[in-house]
Amino acid sequence: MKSKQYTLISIEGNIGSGKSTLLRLMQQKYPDLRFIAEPVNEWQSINGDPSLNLLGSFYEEPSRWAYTMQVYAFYSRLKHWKEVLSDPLNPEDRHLILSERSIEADKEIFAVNGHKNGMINNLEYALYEKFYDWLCDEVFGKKIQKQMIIYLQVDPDVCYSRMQKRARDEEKNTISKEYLTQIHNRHEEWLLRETHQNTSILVLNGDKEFESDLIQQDKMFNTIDQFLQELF
Ligand SMILES: Nc1ncnc2c1ncn2[C@@H]1O[C@H](COP(=O)(O)OP(=O)(O)OP(=O)(O)O)[C@@H](O)[C@H]1O
Repeated sequence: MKSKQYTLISIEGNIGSGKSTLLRLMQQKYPDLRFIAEPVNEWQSINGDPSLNLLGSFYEEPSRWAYTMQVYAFYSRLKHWKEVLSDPLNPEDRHLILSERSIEADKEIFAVNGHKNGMINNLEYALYEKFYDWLCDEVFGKKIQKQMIIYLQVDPDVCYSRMQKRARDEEKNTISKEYLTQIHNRHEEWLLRETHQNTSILVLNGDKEFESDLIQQDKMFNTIDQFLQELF
């Protein structure tokens, strides 16, 4: 029997670019997609214990915790993907999955940036790549037909002020503009300069506030509709 194949759509972008807001709006607009949210709360309290806050530890002492953060982020994302890809109750027509960030982004953005900046050393990075490649193949194998990426491109200064406004405890005094610029540059390199197979990329400018500005939202959704039209 031919195994089921999926199209993965992910929303990528800097910290504070507005991915969660866009995901929520897309959930309302395209109810037939399956959704995978980002498991941030799992990183803030391991086993539900807020004293075991990996995200907070990572931002307080990046070099000590960057590798551990990658291992756990990868594990927690992969666990959700595995549940969705092997869900027997998922009817055949729900083969379109929309997620906030992809597993690939974990590696291409955070692991590569951490390695480049010396927060993850060569030994740690080599180990990470080993289990990353093997486990991705185990879980995704030939199940992915196509990938579509919506890149919410936002100026790092705008991300910084949105992040300050939202004031997530772990981030507010620890994430610098410099870190946001590094993360921005990694997105630009990965999504605009590197080559991608079997992947379509839509670049969506998200500098203007779009949650409460309905005209801006309409403009964005016209572009997204066109990008996704081959799927419906
Ligand atoms: N693989 C990872 N390694 C290190 N930190 C990560 C990783 N993935 C996500 N994070 C951190 O987790 C937090 C939430 O991530 P993310 O940017 O994806 O969501 P967000 O800030 O809520 O986005 P938005 O504001 O666009 O909705 C951020 O502090 C981000 O840096």
